[in-house]
Amino acid sequence: MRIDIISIFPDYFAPLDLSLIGRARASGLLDVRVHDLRSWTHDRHNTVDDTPYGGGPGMVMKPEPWGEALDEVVAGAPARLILPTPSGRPFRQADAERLAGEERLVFGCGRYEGIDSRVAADAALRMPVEEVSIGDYVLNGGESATLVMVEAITRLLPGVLGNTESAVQDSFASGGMENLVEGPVYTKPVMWRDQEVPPVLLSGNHGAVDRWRRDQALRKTARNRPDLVGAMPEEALDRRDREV
Ligand SMILES: Nc1cc(-c2ccc3cc[nH]c3c2)n[nH]1
Repeated sequence: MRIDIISIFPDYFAPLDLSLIGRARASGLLDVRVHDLRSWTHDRHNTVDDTPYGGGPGMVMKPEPWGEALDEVVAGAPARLILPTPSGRPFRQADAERLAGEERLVFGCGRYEGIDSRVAADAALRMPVEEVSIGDYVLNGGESATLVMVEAITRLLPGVLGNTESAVQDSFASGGMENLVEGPVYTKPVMWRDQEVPPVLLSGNHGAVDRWRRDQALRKTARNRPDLVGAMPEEALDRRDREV
């Protein structure tokens, strides 16, 4: 997969040189290119913003630099443009899985009050464009959202996660754990600050461990994400949970 990121703060993406994504880039598994939008300005001040038509606070990102940047970066190849915005469609795990199947993604990071709306409309003449929100809170720009989405997407690519890291992904896919949040996890020592690891986890009884983990995940989901419990199919709850 090739990912292009266009931003006025390219240094924001230094974290993509680290850890699993950094390793995937170094191995050639993943091709991530970060571009400074100001490379496509032609004035002395490298201007990327101007006042909003119709008045109102703040500034809007000018369309010209974006148009030239997208023309050059995409260069006619099949690519999907992702524009983080508070007004976008919610980004979910299903979107990460869908986008992990794409050959090329381009992330356009807005700042100020956003990007002139004609940029998305013009790009949509040549490629799929998705306006996406990572949550109902307002950031100062699209960079953090892009980091979040790039991590959520690229960790799903074959070979990016090592064997030890993939366990978390599997626990959500296996044995009736769909739609549940992760329950508690423990490692050595067995006693720490007067807290003991739940004995069932030391029992060697894998059936009992699986049942305990599912019960803990159900409880944590019901406590922290009641919205998910409602969506859970009846058969996912055992008789005891139905009586609660
Ligand atoms: N989910 C979410 C996205 C954003 C976002 C995205 C782009 C820009 C550009 C200027 N402010 C922005 C905020 N906030 N929250």
